[in-house]
Amino acid sequence: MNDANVETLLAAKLIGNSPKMQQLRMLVKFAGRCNSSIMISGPSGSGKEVVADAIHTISQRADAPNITVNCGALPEQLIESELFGHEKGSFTGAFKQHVGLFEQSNGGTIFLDEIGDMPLNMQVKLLRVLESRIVNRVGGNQNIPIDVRVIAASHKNLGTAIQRGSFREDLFYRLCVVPIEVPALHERTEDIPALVEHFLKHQSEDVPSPIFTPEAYAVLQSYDWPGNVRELRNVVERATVFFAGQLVQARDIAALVQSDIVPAAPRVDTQPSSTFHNQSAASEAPFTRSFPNNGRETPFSGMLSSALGQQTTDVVDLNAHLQSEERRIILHALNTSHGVVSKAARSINIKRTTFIDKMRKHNIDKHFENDMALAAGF
Ligand SMILES: Nc1ncnc2c1ncn2[C@@H]1O[C@H](COP(=O)(O)OP(=O)(O)OP(=O)(O)O)[C@@H](O)[C@H]1O
Repeated sequence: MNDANVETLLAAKLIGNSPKMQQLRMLVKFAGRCNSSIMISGPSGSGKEVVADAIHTISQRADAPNITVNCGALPEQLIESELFGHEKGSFTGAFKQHVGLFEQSNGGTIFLDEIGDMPLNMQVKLLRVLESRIVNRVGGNQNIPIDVRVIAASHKNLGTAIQRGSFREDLFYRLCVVPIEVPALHERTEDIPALVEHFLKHQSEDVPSPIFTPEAYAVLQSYDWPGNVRELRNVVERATVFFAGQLVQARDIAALVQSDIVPAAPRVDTQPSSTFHNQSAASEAPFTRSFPNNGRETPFSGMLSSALGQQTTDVVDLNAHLQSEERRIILHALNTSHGVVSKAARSINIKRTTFIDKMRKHNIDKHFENDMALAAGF
């Protein structure tokens, strides 16, 4: 692929023309040319997987497999056999031979997402494979040479993980030959209009796109985006459902953004339909209709604000408001699960590790009784 083609492809995949995105695309272009291991860092939803995919696509390995492994999602007992394979009969349940993901991606790229969640004993084995470029299936005695480009990513700070002893320093340096940092969306808010346009272009052609007013864009650009580009994509999808072919105004944004952190909260679960049916649009099928939006509150924002027991249009500081809502939801989930973190995380449909990060962010100690009392009054 020549330079011009690479640049066109990257501009189409990695949307945004802010200085940070231009710098990121330059790094990606460079990374595509070399064969070294790459470590991508950046907050959740910022586009680490998009970057990994772009690197593979512009590399000489583009026609070979590109396999993504979510290290945090693999059960600890299975991770070795998933990555390196196993021979028939090597353990109870190994009914047939299994070719591991490293072998499957031979000639291509393996993307180890959430590498910070990999158990320590597996980190040792991974390091050995990266140094020797040889895998041994579980229960096998054959040395299988592999030629795989490794890209790893983590939304956690691996420096802190190394200090805490939960991530091996030697593995970090083995993986981090070329470090790439993906910026958070709030560091490049000038890219928001282009991202919105991009997501609108990729919506179903049967539905007319909503039209964001300049004031609506200004509100989008003043928000913090803790869920980064993923959260923005959700907001655009939601706008397409509720404002198809209509104007989206500044006052509509709070409701569109807010529902991102609310849906799984018990309060909404128990009330939405009755609340919705009190609205003037009660006879309409919820979630399928495009609401006219000529300058007053829409049934959508009304439904949300009633479900939340508050006026979304009264929100003055959107970021502070959303943070406090998030804290209340986390506390409520912990209270309902009697402090069992994994259960609490499941109940609001987020990963356990993300839940723990949010507890830390909000300074919540699951044994802290005052917090629980607060949550009880949720
Ligand atoms: N620069 C970008 N251009 C276009 N789409 C993007 C960009 N960055 C992210 N996205 C979109 O945002 C969503 C989240 O991106 P992605 O899964 O790559 O994030 P991530 O950082 O890997 O998240 P996580 O840490 O949770 O795994 C995806 O739908 C992706 O297509």
